[in-house]
Amino acid sequence: MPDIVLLRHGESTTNLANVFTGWTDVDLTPQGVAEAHRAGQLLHKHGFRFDVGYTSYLKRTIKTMDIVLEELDLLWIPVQKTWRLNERFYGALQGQNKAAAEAQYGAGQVLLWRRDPYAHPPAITPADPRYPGHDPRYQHLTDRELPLTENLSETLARVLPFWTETVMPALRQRQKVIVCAHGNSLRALVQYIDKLTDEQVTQLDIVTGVPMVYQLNDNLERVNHYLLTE
Ligand SMILES: O=C(O)[C@H](O)COP(=O)(O)O
Repeated sequence: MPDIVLLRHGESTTNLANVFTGWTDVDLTPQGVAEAHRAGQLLHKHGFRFDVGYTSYLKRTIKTMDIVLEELDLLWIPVQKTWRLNERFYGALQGQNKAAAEAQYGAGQVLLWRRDPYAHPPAITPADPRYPGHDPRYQHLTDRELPLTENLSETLARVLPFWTETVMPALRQRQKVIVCAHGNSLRALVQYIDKLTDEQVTQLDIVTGVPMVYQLNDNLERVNHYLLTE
């Protein structure tokens, strides 16, 4: 039975500062580094091994993955990076303090932007320095793929091809897989794997640095899942 571990990166500097992050490439805090070590130590203690890892293009997942694999003495395994696992693109909210946004727009509106699967945060334009088209790492994306804003259902739509075309084939080959991604790219993935309704995904929050273990059947449907906390 294939298992997969999903892991949100450790705490980032903008998580700590309560700032909308999205595709902003921020580092881990010392606490985030400690969370990543703890995740790796727990996986080691419970005998987890991996054949392949997947991260986003953002350093908070790449560094978390490195620390976890170091704890497992598995730094040598292949780790594939993909923009498709990036955090949800938060549009013009990126860089804004979440409490300041609540003061400006109202807490109800900000909650909708953060948790409603269909609410679009205010968009940027391609002239904005935050537009990913200015960043060399996204040069291979088409204009349609480069986001100006994203709701959760659009995040799921761009995560899903990576899941079906890359992760599912690896699982079918009995490879042991670890994915390190973000609060919202993982919410989207969990909605798909767990077949959550829109209402259920609205309630879903994924904490930093705690491995989520998914046990799947041969059809890659979830039979069990749990958080590895001790
Ligand atoms: O991009 C962000 O700000 C965080 O990674 C997730 O934020 P949220 O919990 O506000 O969606």
